[in-house]
Amino acid sequence: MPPGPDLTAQERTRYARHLLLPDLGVDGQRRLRAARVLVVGAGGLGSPALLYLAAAGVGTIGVVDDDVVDVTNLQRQVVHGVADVGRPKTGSAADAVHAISPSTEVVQHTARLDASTALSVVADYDLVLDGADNFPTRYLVGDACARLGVPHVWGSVFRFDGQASVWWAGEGPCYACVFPRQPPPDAVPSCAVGGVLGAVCASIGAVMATEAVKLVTGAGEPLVGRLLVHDALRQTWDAVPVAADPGCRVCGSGADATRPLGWATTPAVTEGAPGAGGDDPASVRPAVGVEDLRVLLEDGALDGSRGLLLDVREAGEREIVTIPGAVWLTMGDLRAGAPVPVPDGGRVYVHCKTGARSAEAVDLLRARGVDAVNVEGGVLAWVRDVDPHLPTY
Ligand SMILES: Nc1ncnc2c1ncn2[C@@H]1O[C@H](COP(=O)(O)OP(=O)(O)OP(=O)(O)O)[C@@H](O)[C@H]1O
Repeated sequence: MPPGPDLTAQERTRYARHLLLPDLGVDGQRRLRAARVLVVGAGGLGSPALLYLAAAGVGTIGVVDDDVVDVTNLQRQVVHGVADVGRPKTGSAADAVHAISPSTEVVQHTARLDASTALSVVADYDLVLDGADNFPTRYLVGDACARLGVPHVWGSVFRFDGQASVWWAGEGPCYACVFPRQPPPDAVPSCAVGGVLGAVCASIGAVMATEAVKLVTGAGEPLVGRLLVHDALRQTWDAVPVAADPGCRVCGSGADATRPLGWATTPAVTEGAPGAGGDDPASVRPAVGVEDLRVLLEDGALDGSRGLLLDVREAGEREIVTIPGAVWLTMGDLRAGAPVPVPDGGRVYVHCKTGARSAEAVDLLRARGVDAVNVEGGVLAWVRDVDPHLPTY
């Protein structure tokens, strides 16, 4: 990336501690000011990355996010504050960047990044920091970066664990070389279900910002061909070597640029993947809404003698909020074949957080011959529609 014009006297003062770095210096600072960096997701990882990119003097920062700030974000998404709750995250993030670096141009992409937009958005930037929280977006960003030859600085967090790498087709592996198949929806628990320590987001987000600065300035060796694995409980950092796959469907001989972005890695094109064919259980799965559930509970129909309300969430989720009267068995218990105390001829109503895991539980139970029904929208719908005074998450 070429350096821009010389630094002003004010800039020399402001970035003095950078200019003292032999690997960065005036030339590196000029490159940072000329750089265009895209941050996907102004969330847990994007927040610390944005703050350090702004403080480092990156000239243009693009921010992609289609969400608004929620009160549950504030535990880790440090570009947003209490006054930002309900605001679009892009606007809140832009204000935070400008508070640190008024001269940084912030381009707000307040929309969902999808297969129709990813290439044109990414093409405007020198590199991408991917702080998305979902697999379709990671594969989409990975595919767009690989097609454009743009470095893909990636991070991921869950509970006390984090990972980071720089995927860069042509220089080393792309994301799909190392993780060739997108897991089926809901196969991997998210932070919204399993939780995450806010400071772990800061650790991994700071690694991502460091890699961005290194890539822009040419300092050091980028985290290409290495997967950084962090365990905050043991406070360990390990770098695992990873290699490009010559047959990769995204950047290798298996690539097909005529296909839509992300196509090559979606579960639907994975041989033998769930959902690749056969009956759709969703079309035959019985369900009730939370209002009907409220009536059933008030009538005493779910007291265990005629019917049952089953909560299949994890222990930590129950610590936050429960629907009164629910019996608890986790998905892990159910998958392991744990018995459900269903009364003879009775029916089991199953709920989780939003209705996705309970749908799988209903399918498992019905395969065992149990008369099971899904509670649509889960406990979040219960809080929203039945008892808004309860906590949510
Ligand atoms: N395809 C996408 N387009 C735009 N924004 C995206 C896309 N995918 C993810 N994001 C954004 O990335 C951010 C990821 O942040 P984070 O991992 O902290 O999760 P969250 O969705 O904010 O919180 P939670 O899942 O706990 O409710 C979110 O703000 C989300 O809106």
